[in-house]
Amino acid sequence: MLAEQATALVNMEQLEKVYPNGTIAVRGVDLEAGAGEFICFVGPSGCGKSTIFKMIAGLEQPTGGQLEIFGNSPHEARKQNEIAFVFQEHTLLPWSTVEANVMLPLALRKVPKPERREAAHRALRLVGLSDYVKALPRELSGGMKMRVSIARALVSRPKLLLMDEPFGALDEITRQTLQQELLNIWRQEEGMTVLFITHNVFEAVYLSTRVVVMTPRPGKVSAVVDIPVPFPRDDTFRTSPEFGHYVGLVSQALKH
Ligand SMILES: Nc1ncnc2c1ncn2[C@@H]1O[C@H](COP(=O)(O)OP(=O)(O)OP(=O)(O)O)[C@@H](O)[C@H]1O
Repeated sequence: MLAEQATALVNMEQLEKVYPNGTIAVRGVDLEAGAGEFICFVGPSGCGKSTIFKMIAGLEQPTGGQLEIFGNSPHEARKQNEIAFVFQEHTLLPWSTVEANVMLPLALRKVPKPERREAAHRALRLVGLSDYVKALPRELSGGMKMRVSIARALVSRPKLLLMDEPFGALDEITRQTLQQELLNIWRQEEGMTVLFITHNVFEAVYLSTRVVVMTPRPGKVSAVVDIPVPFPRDDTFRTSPEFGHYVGLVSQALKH
């Protein structure tokens, strides 16, 4: 789905975050994200990408401007289980099985056990880990642990999935495999919006319907690059002149 077909899910207007120590992390950010979009955020270290995500997730409060998720506050959206977060570190409980880790968000909400299990098995099927329900995290590779984290985020069927450099610690082959799997999942979970932070311009172009380029501190949106290339995308896109064209556009925007 392309940007212009979507309806607003996240709306930021003149969003600002000044931390108590006086650091202006984000100032004057305007951005609308539609339902079903896949938007990557790129920008230099410290430009406020994670801060924006934390505000969307309700973990940090904006100090200025507006931030709405489906017309609600982030706090309200979080209560409705509309938002899920995946970090670079997998954050799995080491003593719990894959299944228990994935069921955790539902257990915390006291969802009945059979429902929890069914939802967890569905999410694990989506990430290709149906054979590992009883495994412990230490028995899994880095890529598999990340898949479990993604399954745990998907188990609540969120409308908005926030991913903060999820593949940053993985080798290139695993990273490309997971990019492909993530796109497949996103297309299956119709209407789910993904916001994804990366330092990798190639990854941003491959995944996105739009790439948001940010300036150094205080973070602002300096450019938004549409990637109007239809899905499904595969390795032929990665090696196409079109891909090089969009990588060039984003790289140029990063330098300004
Ligand atoms: N809790 C905090 N208190 C004070 N300053 C903070 C806090 N969290 C982040 N910052 C500062 O806010 C700015 C933006 O940080 P943020 O982590 O959002 O950037 P980022 O773009 O995600 O960086 P990176 O790409 O390195 O992860 C940085 O200067 C950082 O030092």
